[in-house]
Amino acid sequence: MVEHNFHQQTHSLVKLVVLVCLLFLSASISVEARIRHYQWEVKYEYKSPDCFKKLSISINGKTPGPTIVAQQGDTVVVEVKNSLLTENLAIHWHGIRQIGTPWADGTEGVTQCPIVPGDTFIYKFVVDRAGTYLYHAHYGMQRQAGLQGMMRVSLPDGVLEPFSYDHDRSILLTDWYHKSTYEQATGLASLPFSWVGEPQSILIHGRGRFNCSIPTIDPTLCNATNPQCTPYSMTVVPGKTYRLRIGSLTALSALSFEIEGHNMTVVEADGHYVEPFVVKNLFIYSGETYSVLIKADQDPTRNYWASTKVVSRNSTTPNGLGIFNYYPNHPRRYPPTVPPSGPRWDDVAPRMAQSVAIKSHKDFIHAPPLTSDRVIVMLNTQNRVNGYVRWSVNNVSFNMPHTPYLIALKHNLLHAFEQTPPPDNYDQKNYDIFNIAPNVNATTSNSIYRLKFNTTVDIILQNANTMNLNNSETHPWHLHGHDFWVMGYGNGKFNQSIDPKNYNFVNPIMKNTIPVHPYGWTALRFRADNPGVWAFHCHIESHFFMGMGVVFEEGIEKVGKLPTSIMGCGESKRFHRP
Ligand SMILES: O=C1O[C@H]([C@@H](O)CO)C(O)=C1O
Repeated sequence: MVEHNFHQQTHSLVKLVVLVCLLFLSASISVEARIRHYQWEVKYEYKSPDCFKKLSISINGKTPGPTIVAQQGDTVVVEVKNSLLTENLAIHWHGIRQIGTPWADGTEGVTQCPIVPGDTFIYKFVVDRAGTYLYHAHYGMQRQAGLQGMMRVSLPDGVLEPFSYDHDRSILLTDWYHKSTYEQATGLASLPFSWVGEPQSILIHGRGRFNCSIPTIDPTLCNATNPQCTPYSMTVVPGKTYRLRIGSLTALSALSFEIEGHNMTVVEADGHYVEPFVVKNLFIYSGETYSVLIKADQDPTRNYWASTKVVSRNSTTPNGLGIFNYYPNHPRRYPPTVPPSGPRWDDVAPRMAQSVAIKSHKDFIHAPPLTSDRVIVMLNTQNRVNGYVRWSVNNVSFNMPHTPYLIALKHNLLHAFEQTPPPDNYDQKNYDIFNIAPNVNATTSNSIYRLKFNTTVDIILQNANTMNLNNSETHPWHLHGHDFWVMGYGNGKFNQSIDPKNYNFVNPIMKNTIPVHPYGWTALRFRADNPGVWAFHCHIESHFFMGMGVVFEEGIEKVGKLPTSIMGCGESKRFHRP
């Protein structure tokens, strides 16, 4: 009996030692960050994503490009070979804060020189927070030629999401033009001005459907039976719950996305957990990501439409359609119903209501600082500069310098851009945001906002009337290098003595992209605590091209030694030693 007991005791001791060892081993494995290595070749190829043949930029033959899959804390290394023959390149990792690696942000003119044809550039950065992110070209209007994709960062082993689901899927929404980026950019920068117009198609993860039977369309360019334009189809098993990660990288369009007959529960926005709320349709603006939960709980004998519609513009673009396929129905069998028509394009109220509804999940609240050190009010206007149509912030229209700011500032090349700082405000007393300005003229500048390191900054985005009567547009603003707290939204003109009293200090969501609604304002707060130089701009491709952006510098003296690989253009030529 005693002997038996002794044996039992040693046995449990051995078991305990083994268990401790295993625990130790698994802990050391889970904290050991991995390197996720990607090799990409970027080139032009003919593609027919909406059945119409067009030159597109692909990554390893694909557009959208491959989804980057990593785990929180991993280091992502992307070796990008520019095989575009005669075109420069830069790729931005949208939503990744680049803490300690500001030179890897991929913003041409701000954080790096472009990658010239034939060169390979290595992006190396840490993905420090789980969530849904994007990547895309950040050079001229190159993004809309197809160089875009998604990133999915999972939680560390053993950490659970505050919601559950059976399967995880990602889709990217884009809009698609048949004209080349160069024709568009030239039109925007010409006298007379030639606007890009509405896109020809909306693509759901790279698939759309243009009507090839329009008589003016060259039948050799448009082929309705091309397999590249078979509709996007997502197969679901009846009864299961799906986490659908939805990103938008439209060039112009604000979208409403819905799945016929199914509700969606919003659970994540730009990498932050949302206090869950249910929608029938999700409004999504360029540069935003969301996760929604969808339960396949409808009649399983048929398929359903996934439909996406342009809102906020009186668009001629047909709704983008995909198929929500209940297994085992055929994934390409059309649903027996008419696709949902979606919300009215000109109804701002439900869009504002959704923006206001997005709050931080109650268990993941990051409290914002109670006060700010600086308030920058940014009036968004459409203007003229020497007759050219432009967009401006406080009547200053942004021009990209020839020498990237990060290099110019770090190496004290202060003559490389204008030194008079842009204004922190506009003439609030006299400016009528509801009408066309009596004097629409603006000036151009490449000057930047220099923020005191470790201070709290408020940005008030103030919308206004464009140069067209009774017209104010939606602008999705994206901040590089940070997440900001969304303090509040409002209609009309922001009032500094009243509106801050209604800021949300309880559960504001943090985001990196946010809409400013027509004739409205949006208030953000962020900490200037990430040493580097960061763009903040309208994510509409043509609007940023036309000057709708600013640049912030903070803690430049804390930035480590810059890699020479980002240099080689403008004043930085002298530092470039290959
Ligand atoms: O920048 C823009 O120009 C056009 C239009 O205002 C031109 O008249 C438009 O809709 C924009 O967003």
